[in-house]
Amino acid sequence: MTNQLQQLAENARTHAYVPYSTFQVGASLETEDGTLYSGCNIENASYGLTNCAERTAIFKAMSEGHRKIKKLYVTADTKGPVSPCGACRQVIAEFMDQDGEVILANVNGEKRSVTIQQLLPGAFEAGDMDEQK
Ligand SMILES: O=c1ccn([C@H]2C[C@H](O)[C@@H](CO)O2)c(=O)[nH]1
Ligand SMILES: [Zn+2]
Repeated sequence: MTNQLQQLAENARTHAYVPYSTFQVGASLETEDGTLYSGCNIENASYGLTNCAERTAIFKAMSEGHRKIKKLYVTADTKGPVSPCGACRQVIAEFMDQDGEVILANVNGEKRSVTIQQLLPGAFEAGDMDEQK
C-alpha cells in the first residue's frame, strides 16, 4: 500500500501549479474503506490563497464523502523528508486518529513515519468547545 501511495503522490506532484515558489509537493492518502486520493499544491497570484498538496488530497477525499484517513503520504524534493506546514497539520488532525500513519518522504525515497499527535501535539479539537464557560 505504501508503494502505491508513493506512486500516487509522486505522480500528483508532477501536476503541482507552482509558478511562484517552483516548489512541487505531492500527497496521497488511503481512507478508512481503502479508497485512494492524491493531490498537489496549487498556488495563486495572491500568495496566501495557496492550497498545499496535503489539503488538496484531504479535501478531495472529504468532498467525496469520506471522513477518516488511515494513511497519508507526502513528498517533495527536500534534503530529508518534507515537513507539513501548521495549517495542514491542523487539517490532518481533524480527520486522522492516533492509529493513522503519516509518511513524510522526499523524491529520493527517504521516509519518516509519524503520527499526527507527533506532528501536532495539543491540536485544537471539536471537544475543546464543550469546555466553554
Ligand atoms: O508540506 C508542504 C509544504 C509546502 N507546500 C507548498 C505550499 C507552497 O505552494 C510551496 C512553498 O511553500 O509548497 C505544500 O504543499 N506542502
Ligand atoms: Zn500545508
